[in-house]
Amino acid sequence: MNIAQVIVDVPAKQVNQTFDYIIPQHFQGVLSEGMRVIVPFGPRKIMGFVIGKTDQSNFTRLKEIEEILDLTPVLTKELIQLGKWVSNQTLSFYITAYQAMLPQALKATYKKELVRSTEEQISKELEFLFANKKRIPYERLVNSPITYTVVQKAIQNGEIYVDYLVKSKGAKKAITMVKPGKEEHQLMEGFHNLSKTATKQRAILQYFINHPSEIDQASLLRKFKTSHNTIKSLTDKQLLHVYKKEVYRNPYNDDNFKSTEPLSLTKQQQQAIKPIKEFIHNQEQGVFVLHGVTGSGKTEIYLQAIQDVLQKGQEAIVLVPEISLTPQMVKRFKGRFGSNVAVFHSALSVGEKYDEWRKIFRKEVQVVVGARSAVFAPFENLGIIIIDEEHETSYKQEDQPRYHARDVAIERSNYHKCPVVLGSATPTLETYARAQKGVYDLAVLDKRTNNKPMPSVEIIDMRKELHAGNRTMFSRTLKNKMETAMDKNEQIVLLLNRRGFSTFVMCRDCGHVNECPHCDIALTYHKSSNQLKCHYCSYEERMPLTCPSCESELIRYFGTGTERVEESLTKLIPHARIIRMDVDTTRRKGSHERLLGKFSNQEADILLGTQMIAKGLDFENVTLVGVLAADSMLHLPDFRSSEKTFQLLTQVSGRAGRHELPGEVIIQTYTPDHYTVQLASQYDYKRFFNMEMKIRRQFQYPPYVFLTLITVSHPVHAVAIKVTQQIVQFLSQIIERNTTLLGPTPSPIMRLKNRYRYQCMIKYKREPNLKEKLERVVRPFEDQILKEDLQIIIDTNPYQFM
Ligand SMILES: Nc1ncnc2c1ncn2[C@@H]1O[C@H](COP(=O)(O)OP(=O)(O)OP(=O)(O)O)[C@@H](O)[C@H]1O
Ligand SMILES: [Zn+2]
Ligand SMILES: [Zn+2]
Repeated sequence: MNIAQVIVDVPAKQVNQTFDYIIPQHFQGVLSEGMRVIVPFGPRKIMGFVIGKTDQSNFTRLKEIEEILDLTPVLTKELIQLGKWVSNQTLSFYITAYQAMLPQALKATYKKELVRSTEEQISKELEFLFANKKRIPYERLVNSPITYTVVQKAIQNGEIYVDYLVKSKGAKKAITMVKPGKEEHQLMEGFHNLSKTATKQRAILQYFINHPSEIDQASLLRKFKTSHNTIKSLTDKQLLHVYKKEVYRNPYNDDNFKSTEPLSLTKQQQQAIKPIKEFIHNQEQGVFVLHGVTGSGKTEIYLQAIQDVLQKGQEAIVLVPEISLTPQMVKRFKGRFGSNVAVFHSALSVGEKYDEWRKIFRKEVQVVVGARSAVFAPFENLGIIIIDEEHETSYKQEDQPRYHARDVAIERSNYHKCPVVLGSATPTLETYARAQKGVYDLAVLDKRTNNKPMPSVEIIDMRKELHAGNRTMFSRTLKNKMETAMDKNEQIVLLLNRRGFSTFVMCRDCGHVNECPHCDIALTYHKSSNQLKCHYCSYEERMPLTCPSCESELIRYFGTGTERVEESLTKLIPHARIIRMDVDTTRRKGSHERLLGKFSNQEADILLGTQMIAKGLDFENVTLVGVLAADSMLHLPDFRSSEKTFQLLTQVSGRAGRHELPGEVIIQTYTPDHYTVQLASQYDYKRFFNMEMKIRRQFQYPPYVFLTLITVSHPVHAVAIKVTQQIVQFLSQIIERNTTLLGPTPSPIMRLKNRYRYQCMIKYKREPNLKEKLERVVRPFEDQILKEDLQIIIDTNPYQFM
C-alpha cells in the first residue's frame, strides 16, 4: 500500500475526486487514512486529506507526498465515510464537506516565498530586494518596482525560485514553565555559591528549594517582581530549567460549576426515559421524539440518559441551538459531568474551539455540548446523540455543505447503533409526522415539573387599541400588567418579534423609501449612529435630512425596532429599568452573558429583546411575558411561517411561571383570529399540527412532498433569467411526470449584493436519481460558473426562501 488517495484543498468541480500520490519510504509506516498531508499540485503545494491507500494506480508518473501534517488521523474511518455521504447529500465538494467537520484551526493557510538559491552575485534589484536574506515573502516582490521579467530571468538562471508553504492555522497554546534543574542538595550548594548581592536570584532559588515543583514563569516573575534576566542567570548555571508546556485555553472555568446530583424523575419522565435507556443498553439504533411542554424536564432526561451512556464507557453529543447555548445551559451539563464536557460555541475564538475539539480527539472528555457543527465531534464510541429544540432552523447550515444536523445525527447513529433523541415543545411537522407514522418513537411530557399549569395567555387585538385612541405599541392591558408586576418586584420579558420587519425610512410627501443601492431591500434605521444600514450587504449611509427624491423635509422612520420600543417604553413607564437584547447590544463577546446576568440579579425589571430571548432562559422571578407584534412573520413568503410563529409563541410563553410564582402571557396582534395565534395561546400543539398538515397537503408542501430549490444569480439581469429558464427547460425533460416544477421566478429579494437572483423549485414525492439529474443540469454551465461569475445554488432541503 504505497499509494495514497488524496482529496486536495481545491474546491472546484474539476478536482472533486481523489488524486493518487506515492507514499515515500520514510512515511510508509507512519501515514494512514484520515491524516492531512502536503502534496504538490500543479506548480503549488497544497493541503489534502488522505482518505484511502492502495497498491495500484491507473495513472503513471505519480508525484510524491511532500509532508505529513498530522501524526494521528484527524478524520476517523467513520468521518471519512460520513464526509462522502454529506457531500453526496448536499451536492457539495468533498473537500468542503471534510473541512466543515473539522475546527477552523486545522484549515491550511498558504504562503508564497522567494528563495535565493545561489551565493553568487544576482542582479542589483534582486540583491536589494533580498537585503541579505535567503527567503523573503512573495508580497515583497509584488509591492516592489521590480518587473516580473527580471524575476523570470533569475528563475530561469537558477538563481532564485518560488516556494509554496502550507501551514496549519491552528496554534496550540504554550506557556513557559520553570522548575528546578537539579536535586535539592545541589540547589543548596548553588545557593551558597551565589553572590550576596544577587538578592533576587537568591530569593528565587530559595523558593524552589522550598517548593521543588514547576510553576509558570509569568507568575514567578510577578511573585518576585523581577525580570527574565534573573531567571536566565539561574538557568545558565543549570540550577533552573525553563521549558514550554502546552495548555488548553479554558473559556469555561470548570471550578465555577456547582456539582449537581440526578433528580428523582417524575412518573412521566420515567416513562419517557425508559425506552431510551433500553436502546442505550442494547446498543440499538432508533430515533425518539421527546415532545415535552416548556419546563417539563426534558433536560433532566438528557442528563440521566447521558449518565447511562458514560457508565457504559461510551460518549454523548448534545446539540443545542446557538442562541440557547447560554452559561445557564453549560452550567447544567458541567454541573452534572464536570470537566468531562467539551463545549462548542461560535463565540469561542478559533484557538479555543481547537482546544475543545482536541479534548474530544484525545479522548479526554466523553460529552460535547454544542451548536450545529458539534454533530461532527470525532468520538469513536457514541452512545447517544441528543438534539434539543429540534425544530430550530439553525440546525440547517445555509452555506456549503448545506447539511441538516438532524440528518447527520441519524446517519451517525446508524453507524454507532445508538439512539437519537429529538426534544422539543413544538417539533417540526416533518418530525412529528414521522413519529405519528411510527418511523420515530414518541415520548410525551405534557406537565410541568413544578406541577403548575402553563401560564394563562391573553390575546389582545391591537386594532381595537387603535380605535380606542391608543397609538402606542403597548396595549392598555399590557401596560397595567407590567406596572402591577413591577409593584410586586416581579420581572417581565418582552419579545419583539422582529423578523420580517424593521425600522425603515419613508418620505411622507412622496412615499419614497430609502433602499440599499445593491439589494432590493429597504435600509434599516439605526438610531444610535443615526445611520441607515443594509442588513444583507452591510452597506451604510447617514440618515438624510431631506428626501432624496422630492427634497421634502418630512422624511421619517417607521416600523418598530427594539431601540424604538425601548424609547417608547421609557416614556410609558419612566421608572422601569430595561435591558435591551438584540444584535446591536450583544455583538461584543461576553455581552450576552453579562446582560442575562444582570437580569438574573434583578438589576432590571424588563428584559426586552428579539428572538434571542425566547429560548431556554429560566428566571425564577419572571411572571409576565409580553409579545409585541406576534403576527409580524405570519405573512412572509415562506410556507413555514405559521409553524415558526407557533414555535416562537410557545417558546416565549414558556419563560413565565417556571418556578413558584404563577405566570401570565400577553400576546398583542393584528390578526387575533388566526389559527396559529389562537392555538398557540391554548398550547394546543396537536390541533395546530393537524390544521397545518391539512394546509401543507392542500398546497403540496413538506412533509407531503420533498423540495429542492435552485437559485441562480448573476450581475447581469438577463443572464440570470436566461440561465434559470434553460435549467427549467432541461429539468422538465428529465423529471418524473408527477413532479412539479415551479419557476423561473424572481427570488423574493431579487437583487442582493448587486446580483440578480432567480429561482426554480422542484416539488416531488419520488424522484429517483435526483442528485445525478441535478448535476447533469448544472454541467453545461460549469464554464460560465468558473469564468463569468455565474452562481447556481442547489439546496435539496431548503429552509430559506428569500
Ligand atoms: N424530576 C424532577 N424533579 C424536580 N425538578 C425537576 C425534575 N426534572 C426537572 N426539574 C426541574 O424543572 C425545571 C424545568 O426543567 P427543564 O429545564 O429540564 O425543562 P425543559 O423541558 O428542558 O424546559 P424548556 O424546554 O422550557 O427549556 C428545571 O428547573 C429542572 O431543574
Ligand atoms: Zn419625498
Ligand atoms: Zn445591501
